[in-house]
Amino acid sequence: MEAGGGGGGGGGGGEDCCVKVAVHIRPLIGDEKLQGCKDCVTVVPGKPQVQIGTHSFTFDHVYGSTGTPSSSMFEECVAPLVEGLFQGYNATVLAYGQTGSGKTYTMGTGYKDGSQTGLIPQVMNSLFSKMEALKQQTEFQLHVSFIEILKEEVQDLLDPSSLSKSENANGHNGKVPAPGKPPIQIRESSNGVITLAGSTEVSVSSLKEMIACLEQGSLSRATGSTNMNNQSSRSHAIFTITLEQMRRLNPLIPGNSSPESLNEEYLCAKLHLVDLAGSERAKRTGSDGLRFKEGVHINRGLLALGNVISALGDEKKRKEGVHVPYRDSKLTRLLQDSLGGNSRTVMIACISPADINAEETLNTLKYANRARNIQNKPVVNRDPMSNEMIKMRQQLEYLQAELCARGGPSSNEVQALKERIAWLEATNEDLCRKLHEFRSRCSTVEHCETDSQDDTCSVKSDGLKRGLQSMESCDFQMGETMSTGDSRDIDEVTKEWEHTLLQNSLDQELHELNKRLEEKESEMKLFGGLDTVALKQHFGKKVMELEDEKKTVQQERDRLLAEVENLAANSDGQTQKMQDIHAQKLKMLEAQISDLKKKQENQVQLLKQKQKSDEAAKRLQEEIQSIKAQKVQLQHRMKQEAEQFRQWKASREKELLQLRKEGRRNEYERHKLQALNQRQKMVLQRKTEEAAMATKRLKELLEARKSSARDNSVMGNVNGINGQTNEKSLQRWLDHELEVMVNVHEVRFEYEKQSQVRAALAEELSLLKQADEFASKGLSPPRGKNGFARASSMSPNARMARMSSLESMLSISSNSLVAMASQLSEAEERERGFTNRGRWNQLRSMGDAKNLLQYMFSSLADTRCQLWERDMEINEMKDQLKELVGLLRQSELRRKDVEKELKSREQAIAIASATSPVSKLT
Ligand SMILES: Nc1ncnc2c1ncn2[C@@H]1O[C@H](COP(=O)(O)OP(=O)(O)OP(=O)(O)O)[C@@H](O)[C@H]1O
Repeated sequence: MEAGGGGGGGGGGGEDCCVKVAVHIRPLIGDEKLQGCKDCVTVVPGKPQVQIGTHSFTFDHVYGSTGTPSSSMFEECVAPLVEGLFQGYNATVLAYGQTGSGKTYTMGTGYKDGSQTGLIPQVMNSLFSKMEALKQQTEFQLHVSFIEILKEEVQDLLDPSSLSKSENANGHNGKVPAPGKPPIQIRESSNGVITLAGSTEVSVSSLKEMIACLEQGSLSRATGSTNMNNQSSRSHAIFTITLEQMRRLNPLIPGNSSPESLNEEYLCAKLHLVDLAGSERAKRTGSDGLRFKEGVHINRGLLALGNVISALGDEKKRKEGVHVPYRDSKLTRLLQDSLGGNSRTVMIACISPADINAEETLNTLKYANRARNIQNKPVVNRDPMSNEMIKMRQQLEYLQAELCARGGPSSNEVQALKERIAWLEATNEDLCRKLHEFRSRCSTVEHCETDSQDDTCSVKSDGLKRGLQSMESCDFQMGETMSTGDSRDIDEVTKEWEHTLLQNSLDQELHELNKRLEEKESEMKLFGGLDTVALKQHFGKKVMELEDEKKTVQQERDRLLAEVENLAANSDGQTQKMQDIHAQKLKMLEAQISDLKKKQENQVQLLKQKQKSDEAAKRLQEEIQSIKAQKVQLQHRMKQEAEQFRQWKASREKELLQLRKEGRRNEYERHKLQALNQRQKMVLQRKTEEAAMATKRLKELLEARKSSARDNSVMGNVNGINGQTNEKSLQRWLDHELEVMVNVHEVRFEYEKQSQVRAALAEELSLLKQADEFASKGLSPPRGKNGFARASSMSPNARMARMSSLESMLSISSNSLVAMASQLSEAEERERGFTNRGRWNQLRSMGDAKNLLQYMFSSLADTRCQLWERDMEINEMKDQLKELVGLLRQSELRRKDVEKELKSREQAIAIASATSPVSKLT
């Protein structure tokens, strides 16, 4: 953990106070997103701590990227400085960081069109509202100056006589000093105060006027476009607000008749608002010519600032009273008071969270961390007269206190004080109780929060797991085409199943109908077996016959009755006999008649039944007819259904054919993509492994160098005792140094390669995302965009899979970049250490130097010889290659000749066989 030790607070008159350091992390910006950069900086929740790779830093504040919101920066960091200004303390706010990291944005030095973002506009607002509140007892005067340091020249941004051009002769927007105007000079007064001679100080009396100065100066500032920032500041800009105040003091002694000036206090304090130019690497900013030269100056100024910070931030050096190189640059000279001097200083380290900037971000954080150890001694800036006044007033207060003490308080006063103490104690008790309650409530809330955080953690770890599985999941997504196919199959099977079910139920219905029909028909047959008409006739005849018979019998009976009556009238014995015979006959006839009646009734009954059965038969017939009609309908329906199914099946097969075709295409696409992913993954893996190896080697070398540096310092003491050993260890040291150099070069080379690979991956990802967006909105892709057609022609699943694979490759690449950046930053820091200490401190004598020079000479000669040999080998190989190419060409020509000859022979044979007599015969 690289936590700084500083962090002291406010600071009073002459007290030490550490430089406060805040980190401002800006979000990823357009270009970085386009390059597929990942966020490599994390803020520890609830702590002013940032982590990048394996490094961790603690500061006074961290803003942005889910740390404290940037909007709190003014209140927390700068408002106390503005407050201090009214108490007479100088202050400095310094924005530091790599080019494009957001310094101008943070400070608001690019003020345009009344925008309120940035610290300077907020400082102005707060300053004027405070002045308004104090205007009764204080008289204020405000001055502003705005200068820039461009290529080690101080330029006045508020000078009305200098020429402002949109694009001046220097190739950037900025000011050109009026010809003949003496340059601005930095001066140091006898009491060590740094002033600028010749710069414009504008007296301002309103917010509007001050804003106008900021705007005017911002427009005049030198800016230019680089690969890393469209509007890069090419200079260090310092906007200074000087606040002079004359406070009217209340006369302390009644009847004071001292002159007016003795009742006034004069304070003067300055607030420097510094927007530094950003550190840059020429290769990355793409600067050449003028921009490159500017970059060199910028870096030189920043290097000097870094050295000052190192000298002041290193406790050991500070205690040793090491020289602080303020005079190495104009920037450090101007900031002398702000760093280690009479000022309250806040440094805002601006960083980009993009992995591509990891090396620069690490360097910035290391600087900022060191700056936390710088101790300033802010004092109230009064004029000597005011100082004297304060002393006198202090004395007066002391005397009054003493007088009071000697006289002692009155008993009334004691009573009043006792009452007050009692009241205060009661209030205190009350407050303690409330505090206790509040604490217990807080702990409950905290408990709940921890629980919810645990949940979040588990969600996060789920997210992590998902991330880890993403590589496999893309293969799974590839397989999604299959699962879509499966769902189609399920549809088809369902449809077929439904169709079969319907057919079965219809069949069943038909079967039922047939069965019923059969039953009815067989029933019908029963009816049909009897000749109903004949039966009817037979029964009719029978009834008639019975009727006739009945009639005959009745006639016989009537005749007999008539005979009996006659006989009765002629009643004799004979007749009696005859009568009895007739009565008997009559009885018989009566019995015969009743029998016949019965028979007739039976016949009628039978006839009725017959009618009933006729009706039943009719009904049956009707039923049969209806069943038959139903059967026809059913058959028709079955036919229709079968036809529909057949049609559906045909279209389905057609569709299937199409799908199979598409499936084959998708399968082909899938294979192609899988192969591409695999190939790219392998390339990336190889590159990452190479990079990791180079990084590991560099780390080992740097660590070894640390220990060898210690050995060397020990060795320095034994120098001369054993000259031979010293010579050898110096040679080893030199070899080691060279190896480190080569290794740094190798890591940087790998870094560049990795960045290029990453940029290509990111470009493809961005194209795919755009194509996906177009597809999801149902829009046709724009024409003529490179690679867009291919991205759009991919199936959504393939696109998703490819995107996921690219994302995972990007994150592998990002990790590798951050790891390399970390070692490169270490190497650079050490290199910077050499610039301070000197690389050749190891050499203690002329003899050592000569020996080492000799060794270097022979190493160089060896290397050159080896190079020469390699060149020769390469040349030989080139010659051999040329020969081989020549041979290849010859053999190619020969092959073509042979092919030609073969063709002409074949033609000749064909002609010959066509014209031969045998062929004619056949
Ligand atoms: N906190 C932020 N939020 C959103 N955008 C930001 C933020 N900080 C910076 N930017 C954007 O980043 C880009 C670079 O910012 P800026 O010009 O302030 O960088 P700089 O550090 O001053 O660069 P240079 O050193 O090259 O002048 C600008 O487009 C700016 O709008």
